Parts: sequence; structure tokens; C-alpha cells
Amino acid sequence: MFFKQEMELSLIGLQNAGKTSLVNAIATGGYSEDMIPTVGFNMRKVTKGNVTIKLWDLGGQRRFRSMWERYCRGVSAILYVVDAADRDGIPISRSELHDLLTKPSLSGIPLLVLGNKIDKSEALTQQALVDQLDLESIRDREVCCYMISCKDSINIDIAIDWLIKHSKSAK
Ligand SMILES: Nc1nc2c(ncn2[C@@H]2O[C@H](COP(=O)(O)OP(=O)(O)OP(=O)(O)O)[C@@H](O)[C@H]2O)c(=O)[nH]1
Ligand SMILES: [Mg+2]
Repeated sequence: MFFKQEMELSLIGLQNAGKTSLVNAIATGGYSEDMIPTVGFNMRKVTKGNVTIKLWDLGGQRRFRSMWERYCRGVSAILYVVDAADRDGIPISRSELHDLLTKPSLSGIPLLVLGNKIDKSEALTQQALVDQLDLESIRDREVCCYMISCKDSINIDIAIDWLIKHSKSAK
């Protein structure tokens, strides 16, 4: 098996989805309820075995969404994080995702959608999330969807495994 030495990922998705929490879960396994909304973006480098991962953690508030495209260009994969327990937020999340994927600069970049907060009882099932985000209509790239909890560290490892297997080679 061949391991990529370097991977560059962008984390996007609406505010409060859990992107910064996911960075912490990947980096240290830590979790906090007291999070500050990301203003603009943060960059973090994490090493997992022999893979170095550069993570661009973007702000999800509306005023930052126009930056998403710029920070997704040329990445190995896009991570789209969704609060699976925020059912009212799903339609906006869907339209922001599909808008982004129409950008020619991002064509072909693999997409991993992560439905977060499955520790909450109101979280959607994976099938419901796939349906409501209309992921089946995305045919121009590799797409996968996992349900995770940053809080309880559920499925973080399988998400990283998918990224290692499916990421485009780093530039
Ligand atoms: N129950 C639960 N809460 C979570 C989980 N992951 C994150 N949260 C909470 O969700 C809130 C927002 O988390 P952040 O990681 O700051 O969200 P974000 O996507 O980075 O938000 P922006 O930076 O504003 O775009 C925090 O209160 C977290 O503690 C989870 O798996 N389960
Ligand atoms: Mg954040």
C-alpha cells in the first residue's frame, strides 16, 4: 500500500457544524463545548503515522462563505461538515454545497461529507442526510458520506482512512 506523505484538506460547512471541533478531534482527540466561532480561517498541521495533513479550517458564517472557494482550490479533498441534528439548517447547507461544487476551479476534487453530532438523538440518519443534501446528484467526483461525533469520537478514524485512500495527490 502506498501512503501519501502530504495531504491538504479544506473544512467547510455552515457555522456551528463542528469544523473546528473536528480539527481538534483529528489533532488531539480533545473536545470542548465552549468554542469560539472561526473568524476567517485557521491553518493547522497534523501528523498521522507517516501522513502530514494540512488542514484549512474555514469560518462558516455567511460573511466568510465567499472565501471557501479560494481555500478549496488545489486541495487533496474537501470536507463538508454538517450539523446532522440541525434539521432546519439542512436546506441552506445543501444549497451552499451545491453552489460551491459548480465552481470550475474545484472540479474533480474528492468530497467527503460528514454528518456530525450523531450523539444527539435528533440527528438524521445517514440515508436521510444523503437524500436531503442531494448527494446522489454529484457525479463529477468521488463522494462519500459518514456520520460522526466529534464529542464522542465516533467514526473520526474511518473518515481519515477514506481521505488517505481517496485524496488527490498533494501538489
Ligand atoms: N453534541 C455535539 N456537539 C458538537 C459536536 N461537535 C461540535 N459540537 C459543538 O458545536 C458547537 C460549534 O462547534 P465548532 O467546532 O466551533 O463549529 P464550527 O463549524 O467550527 O463553527 P464556525 O467556526 O463558526 O464555522 C460547539 O459548541 C461544539 O462543542 C458533536 O459531535 N456533538
Ligand atoms: Mg470553526
